[in-house]
Amino acid sequence: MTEIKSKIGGGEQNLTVVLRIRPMNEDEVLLRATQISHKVGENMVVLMDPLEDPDDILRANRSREKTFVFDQTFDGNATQEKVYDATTKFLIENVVTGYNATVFAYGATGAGKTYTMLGTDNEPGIMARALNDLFLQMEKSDDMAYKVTMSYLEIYNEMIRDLLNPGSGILDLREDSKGGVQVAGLVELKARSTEEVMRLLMQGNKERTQEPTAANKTSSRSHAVLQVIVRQQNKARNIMQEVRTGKLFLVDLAGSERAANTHNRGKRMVEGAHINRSLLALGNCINALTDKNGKGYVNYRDSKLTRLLKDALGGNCKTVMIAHISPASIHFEESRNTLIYADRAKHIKTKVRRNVTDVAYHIAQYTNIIQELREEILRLRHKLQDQPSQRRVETSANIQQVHSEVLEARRSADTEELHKLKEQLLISFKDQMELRKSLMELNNASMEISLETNRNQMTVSDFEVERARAGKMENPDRSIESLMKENEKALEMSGAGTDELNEPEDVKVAREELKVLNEEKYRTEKVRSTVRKELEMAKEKTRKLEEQIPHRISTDEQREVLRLLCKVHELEIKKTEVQSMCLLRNFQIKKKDMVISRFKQHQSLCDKIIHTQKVLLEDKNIYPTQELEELYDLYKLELKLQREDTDGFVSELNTKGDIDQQSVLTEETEPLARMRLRSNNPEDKIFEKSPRSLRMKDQRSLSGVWRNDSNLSIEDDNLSNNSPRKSPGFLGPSRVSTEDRTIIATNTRNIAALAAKKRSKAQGSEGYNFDKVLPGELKPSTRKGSDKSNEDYNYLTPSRLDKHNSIFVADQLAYSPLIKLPSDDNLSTVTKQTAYTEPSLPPLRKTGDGERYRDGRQWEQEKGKRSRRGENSYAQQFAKHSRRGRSVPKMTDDVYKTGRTGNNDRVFYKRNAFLRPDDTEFPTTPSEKSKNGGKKKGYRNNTAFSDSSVVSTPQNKKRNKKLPPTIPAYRKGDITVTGFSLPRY
Ligand SMILES: Nc1ncnc2c1ncn2[C@@H]1O[C@H](COP(=O)(O)OP(=O)(O)OP(=O)(O)O)[C@@H](O)[C@H]1O
Repeated sequence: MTEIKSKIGGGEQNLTVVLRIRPMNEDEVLLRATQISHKVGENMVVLMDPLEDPDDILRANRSREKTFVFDQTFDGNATQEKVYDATTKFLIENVVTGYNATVFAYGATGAGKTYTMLGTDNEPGIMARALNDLFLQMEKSDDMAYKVTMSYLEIYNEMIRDLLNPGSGILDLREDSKGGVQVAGLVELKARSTEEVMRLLMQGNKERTQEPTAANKTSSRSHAVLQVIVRQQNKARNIMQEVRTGKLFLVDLAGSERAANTHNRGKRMVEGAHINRSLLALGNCINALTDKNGKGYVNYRDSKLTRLLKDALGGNCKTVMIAHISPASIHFEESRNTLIYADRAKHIKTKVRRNVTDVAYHIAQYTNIIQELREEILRLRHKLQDQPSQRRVETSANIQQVHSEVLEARRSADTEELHKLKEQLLISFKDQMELRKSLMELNNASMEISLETNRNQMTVSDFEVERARAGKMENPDRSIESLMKENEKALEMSGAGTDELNEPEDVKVAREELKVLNEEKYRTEKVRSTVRKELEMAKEKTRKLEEQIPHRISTDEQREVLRLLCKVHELEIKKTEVQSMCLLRNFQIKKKDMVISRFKQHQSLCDKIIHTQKVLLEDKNIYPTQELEELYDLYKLELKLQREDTDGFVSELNTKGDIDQQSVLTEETEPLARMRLRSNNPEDKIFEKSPRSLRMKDQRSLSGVWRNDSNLSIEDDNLSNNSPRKSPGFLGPSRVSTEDRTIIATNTRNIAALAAKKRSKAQGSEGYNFDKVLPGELKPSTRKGSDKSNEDYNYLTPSRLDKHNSIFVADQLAYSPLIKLPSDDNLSTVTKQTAYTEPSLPPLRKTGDGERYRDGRQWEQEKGKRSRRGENSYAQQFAKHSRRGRSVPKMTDDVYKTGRTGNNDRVFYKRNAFLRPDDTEFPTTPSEKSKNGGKKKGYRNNTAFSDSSVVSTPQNKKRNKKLPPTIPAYRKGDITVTGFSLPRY
């Protein structure tokens, strides 16, 4: 120990080599190994050959027993502290004062190197103790400032890794300008205390490559190097300040090993080869350094280990080698080799000097550099002056050329960057668009699924309702709703399949489809959420790319190109949005269709209920209240308007059966009737079986009121010529073009004028022949802004009709309330006859009804009655005309009157629609003459032929004396509201 201490300080020094023999371990005892290495004294060790036979006289002189002498020898009883004190403690002071020192543990695998260097928690090794002492040493000094940094690395398979920063990967060894070896990128951490150092050490050891081998359960497969750098300087600042830098290397080498002993294969074997290679290099270096024949070449470069330990082995470093051996006979060879190497290492000499840098030296260094630079500048100046001016021009041209080349290069680099960015953007946009489209398709699929689901649910629920209704027949006390719930429960409880339920095929199919749709919905939702996530990611990617544009692109043009690219993408997104909207609208339309069909079903149900109730009322002769009547009127009108709105065209009636059907529907307004006839929908026939209608139908069929073919001919011909509806059997009010209407109106007026003329002639001589009265029609126009002439009343005569090709509406005859209303008999008489020959009209009945219409009060009374009778009310007409944007005709008692036939059938007539019984011309009143400047107009105005002239109102009593009695054009009464209906052209 005394010897070792004497080596402290500078100068040439030998490598200090100590030996540590570990105790025998359990395995070795079990293997009955014998102890072959024995410590003799403080410095000596005797290694005995386990194979040597003491009785072999022949080999007595060639004993393999070897004796080695080292600086210090420790056996298995030596404590960690003792080893530390003898090998390292004395170095600490040197390091603090600026010397380099290295302690490395050498030996075969499992010989106890790591134990010595690192130790255990209870028995800390050299590393921890050295650092502890280092800090203690620094604390002792008051006037010096210290800075301690540490790094910890491993060399594994010839690769350097930073154990304090394992993420930094493989590090390189570099030599600095002074020939010193540095590890590039190695982290040097500041250490302030022993605890901190210990923490860092423990952290580093966890990162160290360690694997169990047959020779050692915790075999270190790498060389570990702990480097501690201590910088010391005086606390007092001075220009000539001295900075001392001491480095301490503590090295735990990997164990030299023989593959046979370790039983290593594969990876372990490769590790072993590397370990041995670096240790061989170390041995070679030791050999070279200790070459007695002079200065041999020391090849440190053979391994990273030797490069790193270059200073420690042959440079400015105080080095201690701790050789380790096992005492067991089974490790004889390894122990022998170690001892041989260690013994050789003893002769290595190093020159130790203090690492001192002072400020003066520092300034001198810079002064030299500055001087060198000045000389260089001078040299260049001279050179430039020697150059001819031509050369200078060339140089400047060259500079420009270089400049332009640089620019060109930059431009091409930019273009390349643009292409790259463009490509990336396009791919990203494309991805996004595909995802958007997928999402759109999935949305659409989802909507279709929901629609289909609704449809099937409707089928099932309709069936359920029907079944519950059937159940109600058996259990009248129960509500349909509760029955439905019960059915549902029973179905769930029984778990019966659709086949067992005796359900119709469509319901079975609907149930099956519902199942499939449910699964489909789940699947679609799943895919949709995945696509949505992917789309979000794609959007994020695009956004990042877009953010890079300003940085990666330098010119405005290129930016513009990319901007346009983005714009195109934006437009594509908009396009997809529009497509998506269209799909959504389609879906909404389909959904509304479903709702409508549901409402239709509901309406049909309501119709059935109303009809049934109506039949019941009529059968039992219960008269509904006025309010109910009005509501019913409104209901019918609503129905009619609905149908008119949904279908502007009237279909044709092709069969007689259709005509019969229409006859049954005469209670209804004509458009409604047409709809009924046209439609094949059973719900449209709900009123067919009204007893009253049937009765009417029967009566009229019997009496022949229904239009005969001959009666139809004129109208139909006209219609066929002028109307889009060319069916000869068409009955309803036609939708005639405006031109047609004008022609018809003109014809009508002409005929009326002729009739008036004839009538005035006949007036004086013949009197009135009611038997010869002809059916006709007189209509005021109800249209806003229509020709004034349309408001006049027209007389139609058969002869004129023929001549003028005008219209004769046979079914629109009305009976005058002033004359006797036709009975069924005389009705039939009237209608059976051919309309254009000899009409036999019923005798006029002077009932005095006209008196009732003298003033508004009476009209109101009549209106109320009519309303109660279910006839067309003003309210109905008002509603109808208002909806259609037409002006509503003024309701006066001069406009409408209704009556009833003998068997209570309704008839409508217009008070002003009169026919002369003898088909003579209309008389012209003096007042009319004077109004028209003495000219006959050919048709009659309201005043001349108003019904008021017949009824004895105070105003016209006097005037009417001159007039012959008139017969109103009679009509087949139930062709509703003449006054309001569109003129029947
Ligand atoms: N002086 C000692 N006292 C007690 N046990 C020791 C001593 N030296 C070594 N050992 C034990 O021997 C075993 C092997 O020691 P260690 O791991 O230090 O060997 P090594 O030389 O580092 O091997 P390798 O090169 O394979 O890493 C360990 O379990 C260790 O605790």
